Amino acid sequence: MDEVEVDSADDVAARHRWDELAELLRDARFNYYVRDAPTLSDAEFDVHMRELEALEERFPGLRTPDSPTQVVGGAVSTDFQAVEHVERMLSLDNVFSLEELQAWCERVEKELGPGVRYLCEPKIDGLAMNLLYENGRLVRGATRGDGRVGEDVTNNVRTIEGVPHRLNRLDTTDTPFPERLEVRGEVFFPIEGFEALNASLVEAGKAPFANPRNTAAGSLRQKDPRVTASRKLQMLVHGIGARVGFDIDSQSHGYELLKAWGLPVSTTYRVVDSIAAVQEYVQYYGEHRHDQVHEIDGVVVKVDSVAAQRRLGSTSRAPRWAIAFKYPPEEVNTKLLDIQVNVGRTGRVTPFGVMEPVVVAGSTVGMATLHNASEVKRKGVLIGDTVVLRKAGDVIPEIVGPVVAARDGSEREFVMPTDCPACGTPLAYEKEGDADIRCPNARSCPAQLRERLFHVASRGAFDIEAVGEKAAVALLEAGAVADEGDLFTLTEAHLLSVPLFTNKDGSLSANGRRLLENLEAVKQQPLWRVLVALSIRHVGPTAARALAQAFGSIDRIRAASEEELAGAEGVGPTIAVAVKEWFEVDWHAEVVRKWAEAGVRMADEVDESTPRTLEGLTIVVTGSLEGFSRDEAKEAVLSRGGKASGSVSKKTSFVVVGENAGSKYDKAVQLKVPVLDEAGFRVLLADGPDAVTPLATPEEP
Ligand SMILES: NC(=O)c1ccc[n+]([C@@H]2O[C@H](COP(=O)([O-])OP(=O)(O)OC[C@H]3O[C@@H](n4cnc5c(N)ncnc54)[C@H](O)[C@@H]3O)[C@@H](O)[C@H]2O)c1
Ligand SMILES: [Zn+2]
Repeated sequence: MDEVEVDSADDVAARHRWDELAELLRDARFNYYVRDAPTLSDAEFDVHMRELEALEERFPGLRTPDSPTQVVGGAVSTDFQAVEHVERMLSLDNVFSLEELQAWCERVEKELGPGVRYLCEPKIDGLAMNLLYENGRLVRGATRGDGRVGEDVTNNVRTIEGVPHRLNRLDTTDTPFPERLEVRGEVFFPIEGFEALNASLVEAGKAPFANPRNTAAGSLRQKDPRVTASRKLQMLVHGIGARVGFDIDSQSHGYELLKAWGLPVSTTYRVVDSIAAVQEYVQYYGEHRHDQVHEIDGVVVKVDSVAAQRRLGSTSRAPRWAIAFKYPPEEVNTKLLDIQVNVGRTGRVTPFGVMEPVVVAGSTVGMATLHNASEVKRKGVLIGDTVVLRKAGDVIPEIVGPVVAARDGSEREFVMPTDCPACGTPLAYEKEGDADIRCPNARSCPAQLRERLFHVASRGAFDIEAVGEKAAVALLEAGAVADEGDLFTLTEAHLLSVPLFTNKDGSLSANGRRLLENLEAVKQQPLWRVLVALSIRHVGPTAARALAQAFGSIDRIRAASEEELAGAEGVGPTIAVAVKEWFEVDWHAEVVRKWAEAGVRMADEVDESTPRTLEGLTIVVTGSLEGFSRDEAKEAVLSRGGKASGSVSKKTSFVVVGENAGSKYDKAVQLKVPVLDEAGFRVLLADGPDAVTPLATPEEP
């Protein structure tokens, strides 16, 4: 009998999965590089690529030379002339953790020996570009394509501000004028212009771009250079390909030359000489990812010495002397299952997206606000769309836009309801031209009632610990309170009718007792908290403090004229009108009367004993202090005549930094605003600005 080779079931399954992944990745690359309209998020793409790599690691026979893991991704559209690069353009290998980065550095040092110098720079999330200069003249600009052949976009590149058409001639003898020079860099769309451009595209009935990277690619790869010229693209260069008539001995030396020739070199690269310093750089830019003019998706680490680069060499896809550290993805794709509406505390009806839950920037997200009906239109999202969901750092998640290419025709447009979903009252715009539509049934719309009651108890208002969302609903449902006016007259007898606050035997639960104690205690809260609790439009904590500071009591605020209100420090006309209008509504006045009658303190006692040490100063507190909560620190500043601000500017007198201070500290250093620690803050409060010694602040790295 002939011997036949029989593949094991494992091999067959692996082969099958390989085919699937390879096709998926090739399609994704086509949509990303050629159509500038990705169907996968970068995160999904990277996950699939990693799976393919792992599969080929286990079944090396699958690793063919044309595997997506072995080639530089990209292709050439027939819309452009194909051109061959003089020297190949490569991609970069990736690492996703500091441990993997360390392992990479250790491999490099094992091969090169000690004393390796690393050049670190942000990884710009743009599109790779190759500029060819001959005798100092820009003769060609080409996209990366598959690394050998790219697309000729010379006329478009010429419209990018900052890309020189001619190089500066240097008058040094040791670096002659280059006969031939290939410069590699990244074309990007500055974040600022991105949203404005998308808005205008939607207005013109066109599909918006998913992110600044695709905006840059789409803007550059235009058939008409005038369109490219109208888009404010920028470029930064980060490498040299072919070089004739000069040489360099290190990457950083190359950057100095490029800069001298007039090319746009980034100012943020650093050459460091230890793995620890590389990791520090990576961490720094992880924290400052959003302070750049362009998006960054990681940090690129390169061995600086050109001789060492040559020793390490390259694979078919990427150099061995460089690595890209990738930050966790902030954009993922998910399915928009529905758009529902929410009725807020002031009756505002806001649509929000309900999505298939996904993890982004470290947390699971299943909902995101869409603000109002025109915002839904502006974003161009349909129910059933695959959408790009973005969550950057601590910022609330945002639906960026639809993946138009993923539509199958079953998607439908969102229609804003005409009646309140909570009480059935017809919705209305309060004034012509308002963006927000509202439920006018303010007093008894169950949704508004619930939100208001919850707000009264919230940390920014009375801070009633025992009342959260659940308790607010329970009190209303049991009829223990008709509205927030009844809150402070609640008694044990009332609570016994609320299942949430009773034990099995019908007696008052510990929670119920705590609620009664809380209510008693918070009656002494300062006036500004009472004002916040009243849900007056535009009166948040800042305005409430200003009103309390200027007038001292509810009675005086109610009696003040619109001009008097508007003239008070930190108040202004919008708030003045809102306050006047608020007090004119009968049931509002009733809430105030009931609270006052129940013993809520409606005036601040002026404490003459506090010294006015901070008169005329503006203080920013950032990070957490040991001896002060956020509010206490603010109170301490205000009660001494100072201004407490949330953002650092040249007008800031002092920035007080606590534990985990972030970008405000950096801003202070940058603007040379004096910085104090907690001890310095105490001295400032007690003895004023002349008594303190600011901390010495470092230069930016
Ligand atoms: N969403 C999708 O469907 C899809 C499809 C294909 C690719 N992608 C994305 O693109 C990545 C793969 O693309 P790639 O092969 O271009 O690799 P890459 O983007 O991970 O890295 C290589 C590129 O980084 C650029 N770069 C930016 N700053 C640099 C710097 N300072 N120094 C050197 N190079 C710098 C260079 O142009 C280089 O070509 C994927 O990881 C994914 O994020 C997404
Ligand atoms: Zn309603």
